[in-house]
Amino acid sequence: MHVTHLSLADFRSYARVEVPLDPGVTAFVGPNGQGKTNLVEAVGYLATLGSHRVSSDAPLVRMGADRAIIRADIRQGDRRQLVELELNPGKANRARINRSSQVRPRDVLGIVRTVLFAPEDLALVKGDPGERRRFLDELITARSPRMGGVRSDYDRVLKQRNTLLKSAALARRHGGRTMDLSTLDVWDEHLARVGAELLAQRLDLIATIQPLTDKAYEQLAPGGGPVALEYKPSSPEITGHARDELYEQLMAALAESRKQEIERGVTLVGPHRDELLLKLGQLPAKGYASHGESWSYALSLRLASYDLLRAEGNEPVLVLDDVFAELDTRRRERLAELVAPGEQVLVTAAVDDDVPGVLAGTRYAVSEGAVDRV
Ligand SMILES: Nc1ncnc2c1ncn2[C@@H]1O[C@H](COP(=O)(O)OP(=O)(O)OP(=O)(O)O)[C@@H](O)[C@H]1O
Repeated sequence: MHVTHLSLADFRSYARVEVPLDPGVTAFVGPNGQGKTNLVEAVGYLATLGSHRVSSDAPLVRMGADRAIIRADIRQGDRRQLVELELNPGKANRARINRSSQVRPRDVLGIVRTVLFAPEDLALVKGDPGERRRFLDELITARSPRMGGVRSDYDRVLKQRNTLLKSAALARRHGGRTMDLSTLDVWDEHLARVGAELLAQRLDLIATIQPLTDKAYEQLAPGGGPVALEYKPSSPEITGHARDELYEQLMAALAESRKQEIERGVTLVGPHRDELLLKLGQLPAKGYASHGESWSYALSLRLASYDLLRAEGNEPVLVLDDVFAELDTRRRERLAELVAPGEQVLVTAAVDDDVPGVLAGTRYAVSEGAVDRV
């Protein structure tokens, strides 16, 4: 798929901007702080309902405005779709497809698919486990958009279960009434059911993406690997792969940790506590890999995601935000060769020279809020 037109209103620094887009490579070039990343961030938001830079929507709305609109025309083969999202920080966001009446924002998942690589991706390797879980879950949703619903269900169940545990912990500490724990049994059941589905998808994804990541790392940094992805569940009881088996194991692990959970007032078992261990050779990449190795690792995970979605017939838009300036010449050229044939590749760079020659395509100059084709 590719985006044929991007239209923003009160998004980040843009009061209004209209950007027609072609398939192939488009580079947005301009000095720092002029709004290049803001453009590709908007495309990424349509794909994930989140920003790769911030965790809440408020900074995405232009200072002084109370809502932002991202609108994009999408082409997939012969099919055209218009997707529109209205961001209302503090209130529910709204979505429309083909100017229809309102749909839930999560119903637009799957229309735009992106693989986005940006300097922030270093956190995939060096950051907290939550960064790696988000990587897995976003890719799961890109592969299978209905998983967006499973993820929100999991978050909702977890929140409600934690509220219940917190009041149980408080009641216990203050010597008050003990709670009726049968409600907790119901939430255990929900958590294990939705959690098992998420877990099964993560494990399947890791098995699929492992060889692709290793191949990408070898292409970027020959002889530097191998890389291995190891999933570490929150409890040693969880060893299975199939959904039903994982459900039983999650139920057993929840039963095992119930006493501790009531003491601490928080859910200690489930996919929200799991870790994806990234190994380079025999060592964990986090804490051991060099800066350059960490970059290559993060980039390999993104290239593997790109390969996977393409192989499964979901060609995504590839976004390379400010990445060429960070790479040495060899890796820069390698990356450019790998991505040049993509259906649509959006690149941002501060100077023309940062964009490798093989990525010649459409150029836009971005300066002081104007986006002009050159
Ligand atoms: N909510 C907002 N309202 C108004 N302006 C904003 C908002 N969010 C960001 N900006 C402005 O947008 C600009 C940053 O845009 P962006 O991150 O797209 O820059 P860039 O061109 O990619 O720069 P660089 O080359 O440094 O990465 C900053 O000047 C910032 O002040």
